[in-house]
Amino acid sequence: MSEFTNFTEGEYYEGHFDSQAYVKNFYSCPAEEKNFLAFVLRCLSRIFSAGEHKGKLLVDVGNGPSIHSLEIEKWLKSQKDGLDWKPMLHPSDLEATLKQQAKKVLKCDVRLDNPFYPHTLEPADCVITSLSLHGLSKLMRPGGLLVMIGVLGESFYKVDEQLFSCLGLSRDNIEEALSGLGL
Ligand SMILES: C[S@@+](CC[C@H](N)C(=O)[O-])C[C@H]1O[C@@H](n2cnc3c(N)ncnc32)[C@H](O)[C@@H]1O
Repeated sequence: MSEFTNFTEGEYYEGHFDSQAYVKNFYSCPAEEKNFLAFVLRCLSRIFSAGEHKGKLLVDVGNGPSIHSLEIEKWLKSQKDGLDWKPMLHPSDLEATLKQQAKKVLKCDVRLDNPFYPHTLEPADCVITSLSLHGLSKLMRPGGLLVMIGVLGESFYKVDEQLFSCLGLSRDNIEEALSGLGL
């Protein structure tokens, strides 16, 4: 990870993370990325369609602009410069359904004691984190469901030419951290 003098933290994201470029780079069809997205969506569908997990509140943290995270305020409000997810959404009425299901978009910094300050959320029934952040048990009710999507051993990724650092974790690192949290 010689490219970095500092780990790219939340402040760096605020100034340098280009959502439009991120979607273009990772979610607009190069075969490899398309396969990854299809794999993730299949896994999420398996987890949630079995009917085993029920609840009122699902929080998706570090969601950025990606569609399996149900995000993007502009997209929700159908603003003109919002991202265009139509090519990924089949059948065509899925987009309207997704917009109805998303209840709130809140700014979040997981490093804070209350990540959603000045808002407060009740403990969630389910927390999802995809390609972003870990150690989110403080947001979840005891016995809740934590869904983590990630790439093992990755030390950085690029959005256009902009580099962002990643924690290069192994499966063992993650399992150890989760069992340390009693999960
Ligand atoms: C690689 S992107 C992942 C986006 C999306 N979840 C996905 O699966 O495509 C990393 C995300 O982490 C978010 N992030 C970085 N630092 C954060 C922090 N301290 N608190 C909350 N989110 C943060 C960024 O805003 C960005 O959306």
